Amino acid sequence: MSTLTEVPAALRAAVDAAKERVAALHAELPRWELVVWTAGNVSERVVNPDGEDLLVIKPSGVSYDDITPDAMVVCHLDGTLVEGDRSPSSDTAAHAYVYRHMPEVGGVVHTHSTYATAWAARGEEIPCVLTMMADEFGGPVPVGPFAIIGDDSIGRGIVETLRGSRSKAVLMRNHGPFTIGTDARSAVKAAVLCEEVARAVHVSRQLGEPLPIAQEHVDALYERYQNVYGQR
Ligand SMILES: O=C(CO)[C@@H](O)[C@H](O)COP(=O)(O)O
Repeated sequence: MSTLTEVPAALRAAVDAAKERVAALHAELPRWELVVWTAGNVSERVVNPDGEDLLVIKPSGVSYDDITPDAMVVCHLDGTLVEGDRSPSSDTAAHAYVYRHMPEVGGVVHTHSTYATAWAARGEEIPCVLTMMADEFGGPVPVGPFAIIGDDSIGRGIVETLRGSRSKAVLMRNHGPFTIGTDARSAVKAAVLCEEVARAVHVSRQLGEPLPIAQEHVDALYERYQNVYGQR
């Protein structure tokens, strides 16, 4: 068992709060039917004002029914374990790479949701043909490169695809969707919406060719949804 010791009370509290949030958000993955068995993970950055940031993520291969705040593991942003008694998720190095190279990102999610993964298997981006896509992703959902699992290859693919993009989702080729957000909740939301638009555009294509949305309308929809929609 590794334990985070002798840290300021504020950092301890921030880690514990992140464990609560990340554990609860893992329950959203099966609830929205984005995962089977243990095939998906959520992480959140813990900002450390006095040193290096940390991340909270689930342990590898643990059933969603068994995920509790205490089961969460804490890692440095090089992926090494700081606190927890189980091995971190096999995608920890990928999440950590994203946090190291995209300081604006506070949450990362990976699922194997069926429709998004089907697009990933074909290596085809999801074209921006729905207002929901313009709202959430600001354009198409792009495809990232094929990358092996376990080191930071996936993270490099995510960063090279999403840096400079408005999309919060990338379809890693032959693998599945990874999403980012300002926190873990917003990354989970992006995962839910990514699957929804992957499904809707797939169904639309069974009926014929979906119609593109003019770029000026994509820009206006994105601006409204990001800055006006909902409660301010
Ligand atoms: O894509 C992969 C590996 O193929 C992973 O996302 C697993 O499906 C979930 O791994 P853990 O988070 O349980 O290690």
